[in-house]
Amino acid sequence: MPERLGPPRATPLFGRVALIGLGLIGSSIARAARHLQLAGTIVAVDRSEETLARVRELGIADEVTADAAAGVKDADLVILCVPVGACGSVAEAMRPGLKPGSIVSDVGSVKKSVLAQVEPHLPEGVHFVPAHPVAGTEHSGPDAGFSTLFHNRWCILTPPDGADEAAVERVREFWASMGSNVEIMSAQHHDLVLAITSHVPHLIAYNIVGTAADLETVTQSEVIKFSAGGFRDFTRIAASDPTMWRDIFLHNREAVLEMLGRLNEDIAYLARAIRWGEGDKLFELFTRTRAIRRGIISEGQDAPDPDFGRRRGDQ
Ligand SMILES: NC(=O)c1ccc[n+]([C@@H]2O[C@H](COP(=O)([O-])OP(=O)(O)OC[C@H]3O[C@@H](n4cnc5c(N)ncnc54)[C@H](O)[C@@H]3O)[C@@H](O)[C@H]2O)c1
Ligand SMILES: O=C(O)C(=O)C[C@]1(C(=O)O)C=C[C@@H](O)C=C1
Repeated sequence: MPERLGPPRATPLFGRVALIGLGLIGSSIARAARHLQLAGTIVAVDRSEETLARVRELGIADEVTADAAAGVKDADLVILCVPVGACGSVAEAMRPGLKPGSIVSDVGSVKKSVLAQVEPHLPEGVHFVPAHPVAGTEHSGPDAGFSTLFHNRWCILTPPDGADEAAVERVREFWASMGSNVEIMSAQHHDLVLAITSHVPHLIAYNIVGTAADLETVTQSEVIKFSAGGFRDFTRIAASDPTMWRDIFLHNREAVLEMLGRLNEDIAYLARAIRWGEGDKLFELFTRTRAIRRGIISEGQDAPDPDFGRRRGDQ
């Protein structure tokens, strides 16, 4: 299906953009930035030679390198698109190449830990504006990316106290140009909210698929056979990248454990209602949750806007 994107900008937002990690998110940014001409030059940095070779074949970047310091040289914007557990070592490796006055950002699903890992490695005069596009799929790697991934999705910025306002504004504009609705909040608040809306749901999916597969009476083939129902949605989520999700849970430990505690209490409440035949309690909850789902759909939060770009005034 052709990607519907708006006409390119007359002048790019950034002269040189270095993307570190060209998987689902990095390659989607590369594609979108290229289509919309948000960057004069796109540099792809990845430690995997296989990924770099694929980026060359796909033609989604202007330059490729495995050397982080060389890749960020002269870049105006650097975006870390690696698993959250790798952000500290990548920041350390790229440090010698960073240009004074440049902006460093990231796309990590956890914000407090990324801030703590990256900030100590940034030289004076380099601005850090962390970001999290709340958009993704269960797929990974450079072939999984697509330029419309961020349309009509939230992108949360978590600038640290005292962050350079002009740098925050430029990162906001970058994401807005890719179709995202940008919101700003603290890293602490982000991690708490995302723990319940994204991280715990993934843990539940990993758990339920694992449990079903382990059950003696439910063989692997039956899991597949009956997966056309609600279980199938869980299997999609449970197919998400193991490295990425291991890192998310290890780096958002406190918030996830807090939300899991609450979840355990609520599950105990439901178990009790089932045991004692308290149908009104079940009915009340299921009615409330149905309204929430319908509200999300009516606000159009569950699908990208297919007309994105046509109505934008940035031609
Ligand atoms: N997948 C999603 O749905 C999603 C959504 C929003 C944000 N995120 C965040 O985006 C980041 C990337 O996720 P993704 O789905 O694009 O992952 P991915 O597995 O598709 O890609 C990650 C890339 O990073 C590279 N990489 C790993 N360690 C590296 C290192 N030390 N130096 C250089 N390159 C390295 C890998 O080779 C790979 O190409 C993660 O922090 C994740 O939390 C993911
Ligand atoms: O739709 C999916 O596959 C996702 O899991 C995307 C999702 C999410 O939980 O919403 C996953 C992690 C990211 O940090 C952001 C988006």
